[in-house]
Amino acid sequence: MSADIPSALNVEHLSWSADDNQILSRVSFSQNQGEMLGLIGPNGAGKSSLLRCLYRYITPEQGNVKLFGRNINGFSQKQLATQVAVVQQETPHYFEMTTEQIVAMGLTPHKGLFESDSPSDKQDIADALTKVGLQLKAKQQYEQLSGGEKQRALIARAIVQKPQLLILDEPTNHLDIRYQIQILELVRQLGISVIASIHDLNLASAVCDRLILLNAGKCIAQGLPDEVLTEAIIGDVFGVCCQVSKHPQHGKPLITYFYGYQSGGHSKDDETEASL
Ligand SMILES: Nc1ncnc2c1ncn2[C@@H]1O[C@H](COP(=O)(O)OP(=O)(O)OP(=O)(O)O)[C@@H](O)[C@H]1O
Repeated sequence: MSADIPSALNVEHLSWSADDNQILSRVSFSQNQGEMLGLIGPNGAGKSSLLRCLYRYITPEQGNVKLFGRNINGFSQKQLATQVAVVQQETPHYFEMTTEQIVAMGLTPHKGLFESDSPSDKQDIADALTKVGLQLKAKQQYEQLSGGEKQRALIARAIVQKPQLLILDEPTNHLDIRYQIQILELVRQLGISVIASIHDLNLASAVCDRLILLNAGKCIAQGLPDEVLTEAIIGDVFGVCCQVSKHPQHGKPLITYFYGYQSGGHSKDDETEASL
């Protein structure tokens, strides 16, 4: 990235602990503007904690985070909300609100007090609902939506917010395979910087420009999908046996998992010895 274009994110030596447990240890990475960055790692690796530091939900003990070249602590809450949209892992409760009203909340950071929605705002809301396939659910109570529909509504709200950086904490965890692919391709096409924690390594490989692999709060690897998703790294960090080949369509890593192995260090060459 050229010297005069600041990174979307610049994270340096970020550490955070809770209840005397070190959850994040000196995590450093940067994200180019317009890049889709995938955060991967086993359960409890610290992915959500790292994302929470980025949107100032928790305060790291050490290190700093720059957003578009500026320390995030220098942003007012409103400035941050106009630049950053977040879709969290757990969908919150919104009683007595329709899907459309939830999506309209994305406009709030850009509005003055008592300012009502303009015709173009209403069009943006309708467009976002269509993009996530919820146009027929616009008037339905949000609480009556399925888990996946709620998640798509919150992504529509983030789209309406028109952020420069979109932070997604496991955006696909309630979605069927069609919407997993569709929603990640949709956020990619927004052309903004996106950082998303993703459990499905094949999905992360397919949609992300670069990956960051966390394990036990440390950044174990970062780089292009084919630099991070190697059989050795996946075996070490996730304790599974796999084969990595080239995806026939996009050419990035395609991981095939083997079953019946004990965790800890098998490679596919051990196949004949393993009892399946
Ligand atoms: N507020 C907190 N207080 C105490 N421990 C916490 C807190 N937040 C997170 N942790 C612990 O930090 C570790 C990392 O949690 P985190 O949710 O960041 O992991 P994750 O990689 O997102 O996991 P998963 O893939 O399971 O969602 C876990 O062991 C969790 O119990």
